[in-house]
Amino acid sequence: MNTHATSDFSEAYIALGANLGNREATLIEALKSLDQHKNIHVLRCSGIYETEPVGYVDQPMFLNMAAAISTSLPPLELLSVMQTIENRLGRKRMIHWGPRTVDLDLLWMEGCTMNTEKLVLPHPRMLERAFVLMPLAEVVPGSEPSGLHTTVKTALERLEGKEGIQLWKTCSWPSESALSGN
Ligand SMILES: Nc1ncnc2c1ncn2[C@@H]1O[C@H](COP(=O)(O)OP(=O)(O)OP(=O)(O)O)[C@@H](O)[C@H]1O
Ligand SMILES: Nc1nc2c(c(=O)[nH]1)N=C(CO)CN2
Repeated sequence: MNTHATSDFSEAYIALGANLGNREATLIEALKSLDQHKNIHVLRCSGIYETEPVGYVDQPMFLNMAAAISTSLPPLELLSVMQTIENRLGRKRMIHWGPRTVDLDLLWMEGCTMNTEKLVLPHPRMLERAFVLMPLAEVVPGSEPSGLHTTVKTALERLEGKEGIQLWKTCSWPSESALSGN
């Protein structure tokens, strides 16, 4: 895991989810694959949370986490790398919001908003999802990057006021050695 971004790299935030197979091993594999890409550095990882399925509820519990990365890739190329990793790890798209071996969502990239068929940034549903916001709060820096029109902390407090949040933190994460394979 790299700890420094260089100037032509910008910071981006990714939500990871898995509810089929060896969920934790798949999340680690996805992070390793991101970090091994020459234009992506994994900067920080949240803990892993076990979460009730949201949306389509008749499916297994998820593990969710978030990561801060730095990347020199433009947004659509980053999305394409993420989708290649999802496919390699066995993601099949069968049911909308249904079970998946791994899901990588691009939440937002510093200084970048866009609204195209392939990619919407910031992610349009991120502020409604405790399974995204709680891990994300662990990896955003104190001075949060712009573009969200709210802070992650405020969005999470708003959500907590609306509904009881069912999340269980299962472990604090991935040590560098988990990513490097040592
Ligand atoms: N910010 C984004 N991150 C990831 N995919 C996005 C984003 N914005 C748009 N998309 C598009 O959404 C499509 C569907 O993505 P995916 O199958 O991962 O959705 P999902 O995870 O089931 O649902 P949700 O988008 O609500 O999280 C992708 O093919 C991608 O082109
Ligand atoms: N708990 C939980 N529920 C979900 C998740 C997820 O990652 N975690 N992802 C979904 C589609 O992106 C739909 N529902």
